[in-house]
Amino acid sequence: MPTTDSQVVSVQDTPTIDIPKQGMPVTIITGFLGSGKTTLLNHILQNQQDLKVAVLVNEFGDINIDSQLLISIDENMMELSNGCICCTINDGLVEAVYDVLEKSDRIDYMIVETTGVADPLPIALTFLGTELKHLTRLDSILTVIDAEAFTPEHFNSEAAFSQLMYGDIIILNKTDLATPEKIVELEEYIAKTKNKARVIKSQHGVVPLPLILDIQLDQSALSSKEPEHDHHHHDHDHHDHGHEDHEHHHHDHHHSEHLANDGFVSISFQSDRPLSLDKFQDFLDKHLPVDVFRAKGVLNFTVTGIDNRYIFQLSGKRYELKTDDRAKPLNNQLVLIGRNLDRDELLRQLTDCLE
Ligand SMILES: Nc1nc2c(ncn2[C@@H]2O[C@H](COP(=O)(O)OP(=O)(O)OP(=O)(O)O)[C@@H](O)[C@H]2O)c(=O)[nH]1
Repeated sequence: MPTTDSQVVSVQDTPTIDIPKQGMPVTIITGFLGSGKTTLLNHILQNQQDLKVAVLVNEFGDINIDSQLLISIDENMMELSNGCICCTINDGLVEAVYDVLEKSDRIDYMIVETTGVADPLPIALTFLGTELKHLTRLDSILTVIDAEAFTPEHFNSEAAFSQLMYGDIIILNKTDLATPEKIVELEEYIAKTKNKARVIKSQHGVVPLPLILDIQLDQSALSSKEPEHDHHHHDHDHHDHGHEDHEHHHHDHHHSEHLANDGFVSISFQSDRPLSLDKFQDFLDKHLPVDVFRAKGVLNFTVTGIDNRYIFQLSGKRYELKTDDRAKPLNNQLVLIGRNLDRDELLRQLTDCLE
């Protein structure tokens, strides 16, 4: 798959406008793997009436599943910044934002969805500290938290903690899955960990939009912050290599440790052959390592002789398969994210699930 820092998806050719709009409002949606960011984004896109929203999605993994899961109301709305999170601070993000600003006659608002393992601070500082400072206005950072899965250990992830600390609004999501006691515990934890925390509880990201969009928060305190890891010195080029696999990708980046990912790696699986539903469910129920924290994909199963396309979502110990009749099945695309994963073994097991 060709990878570029900034992919414009389904944008019709229009003459470029050279004078970008000043002060385009930007909302950053962050939150740990599987917390419900894409679900929230879909809620926003389906319910915002008057605003034309541009969306930048940054995914952890070689295949961009999110772009396939996002509901796009107007096909001009979506832009993707695809790449590893370490790169979001550098030109990739700035360029993607410029692409949006150049279409500013058609766009009123920008939403950036970070990867689940991203620290939102460098991304916020890109808006506050670079040439984007005058062209955009960081409205707020929304942090989505999975009320069932989140604990004060924050998945032993610095990124998850940073997401909590830098969130202007904490959206305590999946309250349908958490016990009332767990929700109270989390609210208390958030209140004592964060000064003046604003918390909104939600299910499936359903939040009144006036509470989260264009709320005009003062971000001046954030501007004085320095990111913990200085990523400015990577000058790797995304344009000249396909990301065949994760190791390869990271090798090219000369920092295979990837501290910023807190030890999480992503493994991609693709195949033109359909999967056997029985074998795949058996794999999930009996063989999936507990270290797989998150998985998502568009999968093609042969059921009663007919090819069917499904959206697969796994978050923690829960998974779901939903039929997806929006498009013809093409091939299987699956991303698994976790720690200490045996890539070869997982790929072998998945290959064994093919018809
Ligand atoms: N029961 C329940 N499920 C939810 C809720 N919100 C989201 N989900 C499900 O949780 C899974 C993950 O949701 P996403 O919106 O894809 O999460 P994400 O934060 O974008 O995940 P990453 O792509 O890993 O960063 C999906 O299967 C959603 O349908 C909720 O409030 N309740």
